Formats: sequence, structure tokens, C-alpha cells
Amino acid sequence: TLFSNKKKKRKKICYIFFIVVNEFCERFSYYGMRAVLVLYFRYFLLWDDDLATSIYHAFVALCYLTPILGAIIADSWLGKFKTIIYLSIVYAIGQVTMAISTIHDITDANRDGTPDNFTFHIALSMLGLILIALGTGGIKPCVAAFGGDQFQEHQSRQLNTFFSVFYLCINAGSLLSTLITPLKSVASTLMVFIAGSGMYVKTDPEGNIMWSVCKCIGFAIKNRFRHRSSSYPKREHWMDWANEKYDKLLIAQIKMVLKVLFLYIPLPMFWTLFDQKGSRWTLQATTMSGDFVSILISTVNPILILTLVPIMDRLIFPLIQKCGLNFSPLKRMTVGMLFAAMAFVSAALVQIEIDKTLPNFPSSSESQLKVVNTYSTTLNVTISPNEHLLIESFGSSADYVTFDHQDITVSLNTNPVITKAFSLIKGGRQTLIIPSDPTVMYLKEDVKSKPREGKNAIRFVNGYTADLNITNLDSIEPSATTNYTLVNQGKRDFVLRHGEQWCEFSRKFGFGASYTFLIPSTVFSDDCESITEVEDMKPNSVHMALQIPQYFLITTGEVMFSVTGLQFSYSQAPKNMKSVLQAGWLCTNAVGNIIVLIVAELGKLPKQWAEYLLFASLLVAVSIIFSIMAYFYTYIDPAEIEAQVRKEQGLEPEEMEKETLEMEEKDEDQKNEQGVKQTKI
Ligand SMILES: NCC(=O)N[C@@H](CCC(=O)O)C(=O)O
Repeated sequence: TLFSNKKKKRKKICYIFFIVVNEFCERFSYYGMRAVLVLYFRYFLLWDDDLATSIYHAFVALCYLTPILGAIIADSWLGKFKTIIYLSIVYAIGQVTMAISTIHDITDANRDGTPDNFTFHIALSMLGLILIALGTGGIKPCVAAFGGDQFQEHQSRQLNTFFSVFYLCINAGSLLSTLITPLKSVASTLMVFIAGSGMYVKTDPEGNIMWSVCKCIGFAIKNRFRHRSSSYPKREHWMDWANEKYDKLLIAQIKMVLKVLFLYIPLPMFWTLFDQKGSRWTLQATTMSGDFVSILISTVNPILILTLVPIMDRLIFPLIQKCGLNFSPLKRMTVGMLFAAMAFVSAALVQIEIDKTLPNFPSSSESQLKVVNTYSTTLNVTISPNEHLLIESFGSSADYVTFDHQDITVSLNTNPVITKAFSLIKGGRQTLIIPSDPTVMYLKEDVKSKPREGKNAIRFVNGYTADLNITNLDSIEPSATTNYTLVNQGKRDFVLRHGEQWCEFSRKFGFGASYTFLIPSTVFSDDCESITEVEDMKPNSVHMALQIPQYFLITTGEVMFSVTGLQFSYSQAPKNMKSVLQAGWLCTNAVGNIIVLIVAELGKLPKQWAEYLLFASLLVAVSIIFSIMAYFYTYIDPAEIEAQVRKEQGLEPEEMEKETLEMEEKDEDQKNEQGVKQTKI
């Protein structure tokens, strides 16, 4: 017995391996593609930030809504195994379609590097994304439930370990996806999964279960309405009004599912906060300094998951249990929510620090102006009605001057005095450039927010007497100013050229600054030494390491909330509705994403830290509601309830046989475990 049990255990580990490796490959492909999706929208399809972000979130939401479809197909029609195979093929076709949509040569007839027919590329990429959402979402609830199906009812400890390992694989896949291309993994997902085919425990679909569930619920509601008069005796549960027509077992199963789905109502709020990691927190990082921005953003969550899941599973949870505390799944989920709320409090504190260092940007009714003087002498600049600035040659005003009106008149103390009227941009920042010929002074628009991704915005004013060529920029005419170019942090070299003359200058950049470089007429004679720099926006000074606590807190919350939620959804679902409940669980994630979309559309509170605190408070309120709901929830053993109902109905011999077999196996396992313990002693 000992030998055969060991063999069985090894076999189980082997086919569980196929399932978790399958999940690893699938997540690897999904996250790999997702990581470059916004960049594809921005730089290939040339969409603006808002559209790119909205379509990105809509895609993520769709990926978490399609599980309903996958679950219906699996539980009612194909079974989980075939659903995973078929939808993986859909997924692979989606990835290939997406890959084809990125080949600009297909429509680039004039070979200028940009597609000629954007509609074709947009249509193809949208088709690809829909297929990927169908594939990834469709197989996701089935893989988790299918993995769970490989365990028997008495193996709850192993089942919990499975879900932890499953979650580890999700995050290992997402971590590695940042390093290797996603396409290859779709094929390997399928191959790995099919390789284990002969070993899996495959439960058969039980007819169109979702349709039966809907009809049964519909009948219960109709019947209840028909018997609304107080002369009819009340029933224990409103679903009992379906008793007249439907099987007691189906009614009992629906009651179990509805009970859990009701509990899910407050859960999207967790995902609303969680999903802002990729939006608000990423934006926060762009206003901070530190050279690990992209690595931090894409890898810190999976790295922490890989570390925290084993620590929680092997150390923290057993320790809590040893202290005699009952840390039930629903309590863990509540604590997980509180951790996420703390993460947002931490984000708010970091934001307050950042705000102290941010420039004072104009409000929507204000205008800001700075003056740059490239005239040969110091100038006295008067801006009506009462602003007086003394500006050295090749210097600038100390900071921006804020106006609550747009029409200004500028006077220079030249001989004769030069006066010119300007109209400023409402809510904008501008620089008044005074060139070597001050009569042609002009306004140039400045950046009014921190440059993207911690980059630096730079531009040049040509005070030289002829056209100049600067590395990577178009030629600049005398007295003109270039538009801003974004440069990365670190040392950058620029070569200035006019005909045969040239000189080179280097500059070390930090993060998120903006500069205007003033090129004097002597630039070639002093080898670029005389180029002066005007700091339009200071570099970021709050270090990105300050974001680590918020990432740590939210990931701790995720481990408590999400891993437990997965296990809970599986263990509380009746056998024929395991994938449906997994899909319900994933839908909480979809709703969370949709809320993020709405919040992004509605705009922000004037102060970002206040928005973070608002979200933290909302989640605390929701977790209180959830803990009250959880208090009234009684954990069930779906198999036991099903067996009881069957018993009441009179068991069929076939089922009785199956159950006896399972009981015998359970006994065998227990005896074996005791045997192993005795041998160890
Ligand atoms: N760390 C992110 C992560 O693991 N995300 C999961 C979502 C889990 C869930 O919704 O239950 C994933 O990508 O599968």
C-alpha cells in the first residue's frame, strides 16, 4: 500500500506540474504582450495617452469578463480539458493576428517606416485583442478549476498548496515575460498542457448547466411572485420556490453559488486599488528620481509575490494557527483589503513629499510667463501693469511669473524703448524669448507637467548668426527656438554644426527636468563652453525607493486576498459549477478595472494625495462591510451537502459505488499517512 500510494503521489505531482507549467506559459505570453501594448498604441497606432490607456484597460477588463463564457462552455458543453485546448488555439490565433498587425511593411507602400493604412492595422490589432481576451479569459477559470479537480475532497491542505503554487507560476510567468518574447510561449502552453493529457482527472460536463441554472432561478422568482399573497406559507430560502419543478440537488447547488456570489459584491473595490499600480502609481514614479523606474514598475509585484507566497504559506499562516487564532479564508481576505488600503495611505504620504518638490503649475484660469534674454546687454523688462524684471544677457527671469489675466504688454528699456502686446495661453506656461534683435521678441510654449517616464525635456535657442545643426534635431534658424525633445537620464552628448565648423557639448541629466539651452554667437570660438542653461523645471528629487513600502503592502494584500479568494472560490463551489465560480471571482477583477476606467474618465481630485486617501478610506469602508457579510457566512462542504440531498432523494447505485470507492481511497490515504508518521518516529 505504501508503495502504490507513493507512486500515486508522484504521478499526481507530475500532472499538476503540467497544469501549473501551462499557466506559467499562458501568463508569460499574456503579460509579455500586455507590457508593450500601450507602447504599441502610442507609437505604432499613434493614439494619444488617453485613448491608449482607455483601450488598454478595456482590454484587461474584457480578459476578466470572458471567463464567464469559458466557464459556461466548460461546465455545460466541452468539459474543462477540451475548453482549455480549443480556447488556447483561439488565443494563439489572436497572438499571431496581433503580431501581423505590427508589421508596418504590409501597408507601407512608400517605405517611409509608417503604415499607410492605419484602419487596417487598427482593425487587425482589435481582432487580435478580442481573440486573445476570449482565449486568455476563457481558459483561465478552467485551468484553476481543472487543477483543483485533480485533488480529492479530503486533500484540502494539498489543494491550498496547489493554489499557492498556481499563483507563484502566474507571477513567475509575468516576471520572465519582461525578458523573453511572448509568441513562442503560446505554442508551448498548448504543448505542455496536451503532454499531460493522459494523466488528468477529467470531469465530464453535465449538460447545459448554466441554462438550467438560469431557468431554475427564473422559475423560483416567477413562482414567488405568483404566490406573493400572505396566505401562502413562507419558505426558508427564496430558491425553494423552484421546488415544484426543479431537482432538489440543482436548487441546493444554486443556493451555494448564490451565497458565494453575494459575498463577492464588495470585492471589486480591492481590484480598483490594485489596478492603479499600473496607472496612478506609474505616473507617480515619473515624478520621482532613481534609475530603476521601468524595472521597478514591471517586476516589483511578481518578485514580491514569489517571495511572499512561500513566506505566508510556510511561516506566517502556520504561526498564526499555532497561536490558536482562527485565520479563516474570509478573515484573510479582509486583512488583505486592509493591507491594500494601507498601501494607498503610503502612496499618499509619498505624494505629499513629492508635492513639496513639484513646480507650482498654473491653474486652468492662470497663465505663467518666464523671460529669456539673448540680447547683447542686460535688459529691464516691464510687464504691464506692474511686473519689473532685470535680466542679464544670456540669462532668464528667476522663475515663472503667474498672471490671472491673459493680455499683457511687454516693454524693454532699449533705445528706443520697444513695446509689444501679447496674449498668453490660459492654463499654460510660456517663455518670452528676446533674441539678438529684440523687436522680434516672441512667445514659446513650455511644458506644463513633468515629462513622461522620468525623461527630460530640452530645447535650444539659436543666438548664433546663421543656421545651426544639432545632433538629432532639425536645423535651427538664427534667433529661433527648437521644440522640446525628450532625453533620458544620464550623460548626453550634442554636436553643434555650421558648415565646416563644429563643437561638442555634454550634459548630465537627472529625472523629469526641463531645460532651455541658450547658444551664443561665440559658440564655435569657445568650443561650446559659453552655452548657458536655463532650468525651466527642476529635476525630480524624491527617490523612487520610497514607493517600495506601498508595493510591499499591496502585494502582501494581494497574497492574502487573491490567493485565498482563488482557493475559496474553488472549495465553496459545487462540483459541476467550479469553473462558473472561478469566473465569478475573475469578474470581480473585471469590475475593478472598469471602475478604474470610470475614475480616470471622471478626472482626479485637485490633490493626488487626497485621491489616494479617498480610495484607502473607501476600501476600509468596503472591508468593514465585507467582514460583516463574512461573519454571517457559514463555510460549507459542497460534496457533503450534495451527498445529503442525494441521500434524501435516494442514492443511485452507481453513485453509491463511486462514493464508496472514494471513501476507501480516503481511508487508504489516511492509513498511509499514519504509517509514514510511525515510520518517521
Ligand atoms: N500579481 C498579479 C496577478 O497575479 N494577477 C492574477 C490575477 C489574479 C486574479 O484575478 O485572481 C493573474 O494575472 O492571473
